[in-house]
Amino acid sequence: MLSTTRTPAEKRQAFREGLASGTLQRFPGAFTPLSAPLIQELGFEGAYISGAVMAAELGLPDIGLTTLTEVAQRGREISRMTDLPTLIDADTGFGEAMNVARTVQELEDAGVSGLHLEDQVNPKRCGHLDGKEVVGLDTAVQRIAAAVAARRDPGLVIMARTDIRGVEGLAAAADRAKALEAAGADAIFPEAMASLEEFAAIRAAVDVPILANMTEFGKSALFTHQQLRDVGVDLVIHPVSLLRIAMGAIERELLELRETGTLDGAVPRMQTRARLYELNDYAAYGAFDERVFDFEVPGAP
Ligand SMILES: C[C@](O)(C(=O)O)[C@H](CC(=O)O)C(=O)O
Ligand SMILES: [Mg+2]
Repeated sequence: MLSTTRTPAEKRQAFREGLASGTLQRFPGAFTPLSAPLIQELGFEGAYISGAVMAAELGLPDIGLTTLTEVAQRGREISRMTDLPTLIDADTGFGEAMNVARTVQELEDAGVSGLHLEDQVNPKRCGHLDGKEVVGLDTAVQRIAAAVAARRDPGLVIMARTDIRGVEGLAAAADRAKALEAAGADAIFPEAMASLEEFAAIRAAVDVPILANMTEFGKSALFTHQQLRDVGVDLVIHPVSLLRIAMGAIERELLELRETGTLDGAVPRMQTRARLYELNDYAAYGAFDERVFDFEVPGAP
């Protein structure tokens, strides 16, 4: 009731154990806090918190316009609703080294289990679009080194994302991944890999866990979990998928409402009130309330 019973430190520990387990860690994007308990109940290993979704929900393009305060708030809202580890998208870290340090501490305080910082220049853009630019090696390495130095809980997972594949190619991505690992990154997020072979090349280049981004309508085909396991990927995210699924359904049902004047036909496709209350742990609040009001003060008249 009220929130997760696991502390941020426990979830970070679980995240690290999952990454070291040799089992693919599957993190669907919790596009809204309410989706986080569902992801947990269905047996996934963690929940991803997407910058693209956050921006979209604020009516903004995903070009680094969201603020650290907004992102931390979102991280807190989602992390409190699940016992699972959460990985949050910290974009470029909201500035250079000093800002990155503050970003890490704010997100740490928000209770996330890990975060990723990317090497794009600002204004950043979705990693699967063309025309991206990346910062030089020194700046990229400084961002990660600053993040690692600023972390107070050594359990917090600091992941380095590199967008260089789309700019300079695979060999540059492997080199940069190595440099980011040497700077202290706990894991590598190679963005916009074109094939399974490319994931395998990054896997061979570094010793730390690697992430696969299975975003739809992007540069990577949607490989199955088994295909990703087979090339040694440790963690997969489906960052924007739940938003796309929900918005697709919403549009279809709104059209039906406009045409027919009722949503009666859509009810069987809706999440029921009972299911919603299950996810909110409604019954536990009732039980808690009863205990409070049934309490008797010994010796009271
Ligand atoms: C993973 C990502 O950074 C996100 O914000 O969710 C995006 C996803 C997307 O826009 O499809 C990305 O840059 O890949
Ligand atoms: Mg993003």
